Amino acid sequence: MDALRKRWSAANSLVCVGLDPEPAKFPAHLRSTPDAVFEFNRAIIDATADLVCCFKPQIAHFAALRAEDALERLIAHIHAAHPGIPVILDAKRGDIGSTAANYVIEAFDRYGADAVTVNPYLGRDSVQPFLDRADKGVIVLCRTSNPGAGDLQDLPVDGRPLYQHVAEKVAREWNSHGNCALVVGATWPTQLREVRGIVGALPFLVPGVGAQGGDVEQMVGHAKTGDGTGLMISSSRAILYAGQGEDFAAAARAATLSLRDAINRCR
Ligand SMILES: O=c1ccn([C@@H]2O[C@H](COP(=O)(O)O)[C@@H](O)[C@H]2O)c(=O)[nH]1
Repeated sequence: MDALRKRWSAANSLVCVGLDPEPAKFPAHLRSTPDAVFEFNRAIIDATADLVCCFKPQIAHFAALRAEDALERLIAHIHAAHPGIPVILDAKRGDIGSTAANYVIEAFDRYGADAVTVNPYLGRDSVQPFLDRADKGVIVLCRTSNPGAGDLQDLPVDGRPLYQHVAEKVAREWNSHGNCALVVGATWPTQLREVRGIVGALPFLVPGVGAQGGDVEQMVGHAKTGDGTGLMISSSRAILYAGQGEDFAAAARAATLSLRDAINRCR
């Protein structure tokens, strides 16, 4: 959280670049190279690092390609070449405590991530091994960006939707080390405002701008904290695949700059 606050201020940016490699969308000159997943993502990272508050690799995009080794090397590269930029491993983990303890080792010791996304559905004991790592961030799914988010997350419990209970529990009970944040989708401005009202200045990871169509102005207006921060606004496809040619990294940089500036005009 300290590193995140420093980046908000040093980079003057709330942008999180998501790393979701899809080789079919890579530029042609890279597609056939042996280490294409690493080379593509490294070029994106190096072209955008000064413009972001954090990076967010999505683990399934690497695992599906048998590219976990590339993910390890990319996170190591971020720490070595761009020190101080937090890396969120988007893995949405959630399981019984003994298995969760291994997910903790995977995220923080194997991959070297600074934070990980977790699913709260199994309850406090499933998240506790993550919470116990006081030096690491735990980002809990609250109101996700996808169209079916409300199927379960909106179910009424004691007269209020379930996601509001998640927000309250995380802010009041699970955050004793000050290392928690919430995932709230940019596609749900009303819910962003409600959750911000419940949790004070707790940071939000906000996916859903760019390819999913979330409105930047509405989202920032509803979700920012009093000092105009509090957000890691994540965009993956709209940045990664902004260009298809040899200049793809420059195109990604231009898309990141444009998102950063659009956000900053609303803060
Ligand atoms: O509620 C959620 C939680 C996570 N995600 C992840 O964020 C990115 C979004 O990619 P875009 O290309 O910017 O749409 C992706 O990795 C998702 O798994 C989310 O979209 N919504």
